[in-house]
Order: sequence, then C-alpha cells, then structure tokens
Amino acid sequence: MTTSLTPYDAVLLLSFGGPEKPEDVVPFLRNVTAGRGIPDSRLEEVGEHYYAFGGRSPINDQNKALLAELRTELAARGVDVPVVWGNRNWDPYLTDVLRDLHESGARRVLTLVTSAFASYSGCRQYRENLAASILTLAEEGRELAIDKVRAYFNDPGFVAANVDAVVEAYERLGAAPSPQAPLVFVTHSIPTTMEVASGTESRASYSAQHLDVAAAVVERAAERLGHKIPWELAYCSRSGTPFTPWTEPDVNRTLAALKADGAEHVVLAPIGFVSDHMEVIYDLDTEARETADELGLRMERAATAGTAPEFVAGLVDLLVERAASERGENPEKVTVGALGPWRDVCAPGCCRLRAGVESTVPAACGDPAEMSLTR
Ligand SMILES: CC1=C(CCC(=O)O)c2cc3nc(cc4[nH]c(cc5[nH]c(cc1n2)c(C)c5CCC(=O)O)c(CCC(=O)O)c4C)C(CCC(=O)O)=C3C
Ligand SMILES: [Fe+2]
Repeated sequence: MTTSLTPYDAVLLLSFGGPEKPEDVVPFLRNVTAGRGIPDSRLEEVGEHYYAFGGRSPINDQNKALLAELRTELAARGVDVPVVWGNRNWDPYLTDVLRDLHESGARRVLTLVTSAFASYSGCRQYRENLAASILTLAEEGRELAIDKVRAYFNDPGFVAANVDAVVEAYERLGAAPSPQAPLVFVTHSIPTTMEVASGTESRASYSAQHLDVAAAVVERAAERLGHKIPWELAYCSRSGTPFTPWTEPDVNRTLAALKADGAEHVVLAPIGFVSDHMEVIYDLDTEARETADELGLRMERAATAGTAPEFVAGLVDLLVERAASERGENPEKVTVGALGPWRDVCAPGCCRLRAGVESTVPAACGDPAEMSLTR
C-alpha cells in the first residue's frame, strides 16, 4: 500500500531563518525584532553571538539537511509531492516560496514548523506569518489553502531521538559519575505572560509541555542506563528588558545551584530546540560551558533531534496522519506522556498573548474568523 498525502499537493518546512554572512546579521535582527521593543543593547549582544561564528547561523544548513531527509523518507513511502523550505526571517522567505509553489500548481499545502512546543513564538507567530503570506498572494490572484500539523513535542519519534541523545551523553560522561550526575533539560525562555497565555484548562502551557516530555525522556533513559536520573528544567536565551519577567531559572543559575548541592558532573539536554540553533551553540556550548568550567562542573551536552531517523520518520507520520484526518478518516494519534495529542486546528484565541499585548493580526491554520483580524 502506498501512502497518500491527499488532499495536500505540497509540503512546507517552515522555520525561523538565520544570517548566512556578517552583512546579513543586522538586517536579520531587524527582521526578527520589527516592532518588538527589544533593546538595542540586547540586539548588539545577540549580533556578537552571530559574529563569533563568522556571521553565519547554523540553522539554514540544518534545515536543508532536514528537508533532504524528509524528501527521502516521503519518497521511500511512495509519496511524490514537492517538499519545500521557507523562513519567517530570512531567505528563502515564506511568501516567495509559497508563490513559487503556487506557480508550479500547488493549491493545498501542509506545513511543518521547526518548533516542537506550542506557544506564541513556536506556533501562533508562524500562523501569523502564514496568514500574511496567504493575504499577500491573494492580492496577486493566487489562492492557497494551508494547514499546519499539530505540535509534536510528545511525538514518539521526537522523544526517542532525545532519549538516545541523553543516553549517549551519559555514556560520554563515563561509568563512575553517572548515578550522581543530574540532567538539566533546557529550552528557550519566554515572557511569563506568553507562558500563561500558552495554557488553558484544557491545554498544558509551554513549560508544562516541557515538563511532560522531560519526564517521559528521563523514564526511558533511566531504564536504558540502569540508574536513576535526577533532573530539572532550565531556560536560556532570555531577552526583552530586565523589567519584563521571563520564565526561569536561567541555565547558568541552575548549574551554580547544582554545584552548590554537591554535583560534579552534569548533562544538558536542549529539548526545546529541534536542532543545534545559535541558542544551543552559543548560549549552551559557549556560555553555559564557560559557567560549568568556572564552577569545576564537568558538562556533557546531549545532541538535539536534528536529522535523527526516528525524528524524521515521526514527522512524516504526522504529515500522513493529518492528511488522513482531512480525508475524514480517523487515524490513530500516538503520543508519549500524559498530555495526549495536540489539536490539529488551534482553538480561537489560542496563544494570542505575546509579551503582555494581545496579537491582533490575522492568523492562518485556526478558526477561519482569525484570518480577518485587523491591526
Ligand atoms: C520560544 C522560542 C523559540 C523556540 C521555538 C522555535 O524554534 O521557533 C525561539 C527560536 C529561535 N529564536 C531565534 C533567534 C532569535 N530570537 C529572538 C527573540 C525571541 N525569541 C523568543 C522565543 C523563541 N525563539 C522570544 C519570546 C523572543 C523575544 C522577541 C519576540 O517576541 O520575538 C531574537 C532577537 C534577539 C533576542 O531577543 O534574543 C533572535 C535573534 C532562532 C534562530 C537561531 C539561529 O540563528 O540558529 C530560533 C530558532
Ligand atoms: Fe527566539
């Protein structure tokens, strides 16, 4: 039996984008922060992170690699649709990519975003980008219908890739210290208002999603390693002004607290990132490592899901599942942990609060009424 993505005629991998060379850094940061009230001092600081790596973000190459693996996996299952990659903040820009897709005949596109967790930044903001592109293209007389697969933080493939990475990191630490070495899961900090808005009575918040998947990863990794793993969740990459509260603790703080409690070894697992983004190679591999060195803590950083085969297969399962749902079938939705599958279509008003301000721009892939929101 061949797999079908009917009714979709194309797949879009939608990501953040990043600079390719030093001259790109400032324009990229302007794109990211347009109208966001991020202080210049923070932008200069983040710019330095990019310059330290030659003005080039690792994210584009990682997306190209993921794109290639998605194409291979879909082809292996007999699916023959165009699979393209577009970004929110840098070339190849989303609107251009969608215009090309339309030109080549696509009318119904299924989107996969490179954020596993749901919050304004990882979900609704991408929906707003999609809406903006759809509306721009509609003005050009190009009609496109776009859906987005559900949040996949608790997908078995994503979890399996993270379990492998944690087990490998403990193996690198060596046999002796493992039982006493705590595991620190790390994700992107967000404003606490965004965190609160990401949860409702019927839906776990951004941090609760992380705690749920972290518990699932720990359970499986501990079983494989044959010892208990003490763990916690920490955050990195806070921005905004010092007066705006963001989710805490910061990972550097956590490292100091663990050292004070007697730890000598630590494993960092950046589950909040699907690949080795700048936050991972700078905020963790550079900054947090410096902290660990100063503290005399030996640190191993677990790999991100990247292009791990289980992860890629899980993403393709999600594409196939959503297509089946759209055909009116009732596909089984397999998840790990206590939270169950995320909604295919976001509820009205979902994740609208960004940093204390309710977003009022059109959003796709949700309640159709949200396409006609106006500024
Ligand atoms: C939750 C979350 C994810 C994870 C989910 C996901 O993966 O999407 C994420 C990913 C990313 N964030 C990235 C880069 C940046 N994010 C910024 C700013 C912000 N991020 C936020 C949140 C998140 N961001 C927030 C609440 C802000 C404040 C301003 C705003 O509300 O928009 C800024 C501006 C400077 C600064 O404030 O730090 C930059 C440069 C890159 C590219 C990295 C690379 O080049 O490898 C990636 C993948
Ligand atoms: Fe970010």
